[in-house]
This record gives sequence, C-alpha cells and structure tokens, in this order.
Amino acid sequence: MSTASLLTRTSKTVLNVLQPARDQLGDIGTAAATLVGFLLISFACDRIRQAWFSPLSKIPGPWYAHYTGLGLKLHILAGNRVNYVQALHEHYGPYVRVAHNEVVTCDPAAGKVIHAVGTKWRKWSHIPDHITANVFAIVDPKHHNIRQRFYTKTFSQASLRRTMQGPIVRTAELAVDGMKADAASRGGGMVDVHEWFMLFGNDVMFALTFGEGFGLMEQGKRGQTNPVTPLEFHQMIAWSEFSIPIFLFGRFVLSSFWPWAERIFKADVCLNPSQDEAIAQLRMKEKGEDGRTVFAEAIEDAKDDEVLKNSGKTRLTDDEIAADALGFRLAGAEPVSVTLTYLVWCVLQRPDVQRQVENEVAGVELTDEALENLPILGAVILEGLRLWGGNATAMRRKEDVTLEGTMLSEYRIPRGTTVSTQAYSLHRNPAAWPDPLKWDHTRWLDPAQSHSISQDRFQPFSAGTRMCAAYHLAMMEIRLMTAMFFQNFGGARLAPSVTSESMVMTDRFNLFPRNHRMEVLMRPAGS
Ligand code: HEM
Repeated sequence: MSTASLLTRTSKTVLNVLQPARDQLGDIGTAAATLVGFLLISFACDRIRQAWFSPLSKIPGPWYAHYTGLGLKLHILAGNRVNYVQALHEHYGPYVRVAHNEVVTCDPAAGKVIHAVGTKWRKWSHIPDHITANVFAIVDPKHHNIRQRFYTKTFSQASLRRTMQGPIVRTAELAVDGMKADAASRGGGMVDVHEWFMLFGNDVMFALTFGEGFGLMEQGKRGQTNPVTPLEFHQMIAWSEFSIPIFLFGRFVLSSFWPWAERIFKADVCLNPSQDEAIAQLRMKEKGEDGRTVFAEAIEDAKDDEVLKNSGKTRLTDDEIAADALGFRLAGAEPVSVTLTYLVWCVLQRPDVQRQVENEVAGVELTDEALENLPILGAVILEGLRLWGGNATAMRRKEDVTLEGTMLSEYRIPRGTTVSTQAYSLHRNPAAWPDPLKWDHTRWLDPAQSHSISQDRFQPFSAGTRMCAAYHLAMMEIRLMTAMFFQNFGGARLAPSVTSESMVMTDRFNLFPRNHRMEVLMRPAGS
C-alpha cells in the first residue's frame, strides 16, 4: 500500500472515530476535531519517518526509543539516567539511540571530537542565554568565552593555592572535628561521613563565593538547612524538560497551594538567597586583600585581560555574579563531596590499600603542593574518579553548524541531534580500559602507563573548552580532605549498612549514593 493511500485511510478512520464529537459540536467542533486529527496524524507520520528513514535508524537502541524520548525522560525524572544509559551500552554497544532525536555514546573517538577545543558541538540547554545563564549553562561560544575568561586566572592552580588553600584546610578541620564529635557521641563510633563531606563541599563553595564565615558548619547550621543543592532543583529541570505545560502548571498553580510543589517547581528561587543579600555579601569582601571572593578576584584580573578589554566587557553585572554564585554551588559542592564519599568507600574495601594510604599521608605537611607528590594518594584519587566520579553523568551536546550533519564512527548524525557522552560509561568501556570494572589504583602507579591515559578516555572533568572550570580547586579539595581523613581516622571500617546496593548511584544533575548516607566505624575493631 502506498504512503498516500495509507494516510487517506488513516484520516478516514480518525474522522470516523471523531464522528460522535462532530455530531454534538456542529461545524466549529467538526473543524476543531479535524484539525486536531490532522495534527495528530502528521505528528505520528513525522515520528514514523524519523524512526524508519532518519540516518539515526541505523543506530541500535530499544524499539520505542526510535519513536520517542519518553523512556529516557522517565528515567531522568526517576534519577536513573546514568544506570539506564550504562545498561543500554552494555546491551547495544558504544552508540545507542535513546530517543527519536538523541544518541548516547561511550566511544572515546566520539568523545574526542565532541569535547575537543574549538569543537562545533555546542552545549545542549533548553534555557536561552539571555535569561542570565551562569558560566556552566551558556551555550553561545563567544558569550561563553568572555565569561570564562573572567575566571581563568582565579581558577589557576597557583592562584587557588594562594587564595583557597587556607579556607579549604580550615573547612576540612571543621569537618574532621565534627566527625570526631559524632564518633565520640554515637554507639560504636559510627559516623555518616557522607553528611560531613557534603557540609565540607558546600562550605568551601560558600568560602569561594561569599568569603569565609558564611559556611553551614561555621554557623552551626548542620541539620537546620538543607546542606547542599536541594534535589528538587534537579526535579525542576527534569520537569521543565519533560513537559513545559506541566512545569508551568506546577510553577504557577501547584506552587501556590503546596510547599512541596514550590520547592520543586520554584527550586531556583528557593535556592537563591535574595539577590540583594547575595550581592551585598559578595561585595563585602571586594576591598580587602585577605579572603576576597572569587568575583572580586575575577573583576580585578579582568582589568589586565586584553581579550576582555578589547571586547569592552571588564565588569560582571550583579545578575551575572548572582547566576555564577548559584552555578558554582550547583556545579562545585556536590561533585567534590560525592567523589570523597566514594573514594573512602573504595579504599575502605581494600584494607591493604588503606594501610598504604595511611602510611603515606602520616605526618605529611597539609599543603596541596606536598600532597600532589604522593603517588598512592594520587592513584587512589584518580581511580576513584574513574569509577565513581561525582559528575560522571550526561554531557549533552548538539552540532547545529554543519548542514548535512556529521559523522561519528560509521553513523551519520543529522544536524540538530542531541548526542551525549557520560564519563560513567566511558570509564567502564572495555575497549578503552582493561578490566574496566575492577577498582585498581595500580593502573595509575606506572608513570609510563598512566601518562598514556589520554583525556579521550578519562574525562571525569569533561575535556576541551567546556571542561570543569575549577578542576584545580576540586583536586585541591579532594587531596586535602582525603589526606586529613586518613591522618585522623586510621583503621576506619565500613559499617554493615554500607552495601553495593546502598551505594548505587542516583542521577540528580550530579550523582549521589542512593541512600544519601555512608556510615563508617571510626574506631578500630576491638577497641
Ligand atoms: C570532583 C569534583 C568535580 C567534578 C567531577 C566536576 C566535573 C565537571 C564536569 C564533568 C563538567 C562539564 C559538565 C558539562 O559539560 O556538562 C564541569 C563543569 C564545570 N565545573 Fe566542575 N567538577 C567538579 C568540581 C567543581 C568545582 C569545585 C567547581 C567550583 C566552582 C566546579 C565548577 C564548574 C563549572 C563552573 C563548570 C562549567 C564550565 C564551563 O562550561 O565553562 N566544578 N565540572
């Protein structure tokens, strides 16, 4: 049967189905019902065309994904994207179609092209740049380049060691003191270390953006305030992606009646302290040399930056500062905390490695420079980031530049298709890593081997132009907190409540352990 006659017969069937409604409503009703019918048919025909005839039809994937992204969206809403995509890769291989217009890949060659410096692949975002985007979310490369330049010097390793090492050490000491107090006051020395790492990660971000003194631990606000990014923020983004009408209904109707709905659908508003308050706090530190905020540093550095001077933009506006302050908290607090939690989890499962780390850090001066040179510490951190990095979830990109689309491996990717990579799967790809599921820090100990591990297959911080802006800050936090943990809690053991199931990762914009806790016994057995 030809496509034309199939369409004619389908339209007749739809009109017959709609007949009772047409009888009831008269001419206007008939016209409206016919219009709706034709819209539905053309939508269905378009989806069938994309499923069967788009170049993406050659990419394997579940049958429903060829027609719709609903399956993927439901997994996103459930916080399960990372595991769903990994399961698809295990079943279908390195390229999988996850929606009529979306593909995921864990092929290092594709990751190299997509995340290269100067790539044509743009960050995917459904929020337009003009709605004061933070540096994380800006799509337009020129716009992004300008904003990124403000922070280039501030986030360099040398600058961070000067400005942030002190606050990080002080924040880590508060966390260690808190853990000790919990261990002393609770039966068996049990401590939820994940909670303390979350407080640590969050408070370092407060120090970065507001200056010291605003941290939750310093203010004794543990337990009173939701420590880090409310999970509702992810749900807000997921709902806005799932369906704009549902999102708007939630934001403008449901939020007026129920606080839980407000926390989800207005999470951005709930998260942000009032803008005036935030800006006032940020500015307070602008003049003093000691403990200046990242924004004061950035604005100072911008005065000498030729590119910024030539572009005529050497100040950040209040809106941009507020957006980036929130962006840094969202992008910076949780990945560090979660990486620390999983790192300790991995090391405590290997008492032999735990002893090596404890011996190596014992008595070492707590400076980033000294810790950077410790081989075992460095190796366990890298192996932790490989399997359990805190931000190893989807990095979504689009190539809208090349009219005829672009090739990834043997597949033609039509213009406008979303392609995402996730480090979680790249780092578990057997074509990229020998024995990939084995947590084996020794793969990083042989310099010949570890130097050959290129950024194509190791991307816990992404790569290229959109790589983590604060990579050096993150590594400094992880090194200092890990060293302090193993200096202070020799012989720590995992509590029986910690299992592989409790540590399955939940995907909520950042990744978290499913139970949102990880209990450790801080006293050696028998003591
Ligand atoms: C272990 C800790 C961290 C990990 C694993 C991590 C990972 C990542 C990854 C994978 C991206 C790219 C996301 C994408 O392209 O969609 C990214 C971007 C970013 N990260 Fe991090 N991050 C960490 C810590 C931090 C910290 C402490 C900050 C503090 C400010 C931070 C700030 C940012 C920013 C601003 C971006 C956006 C960069 C841009 O688009 O120009 N991250 N990070």
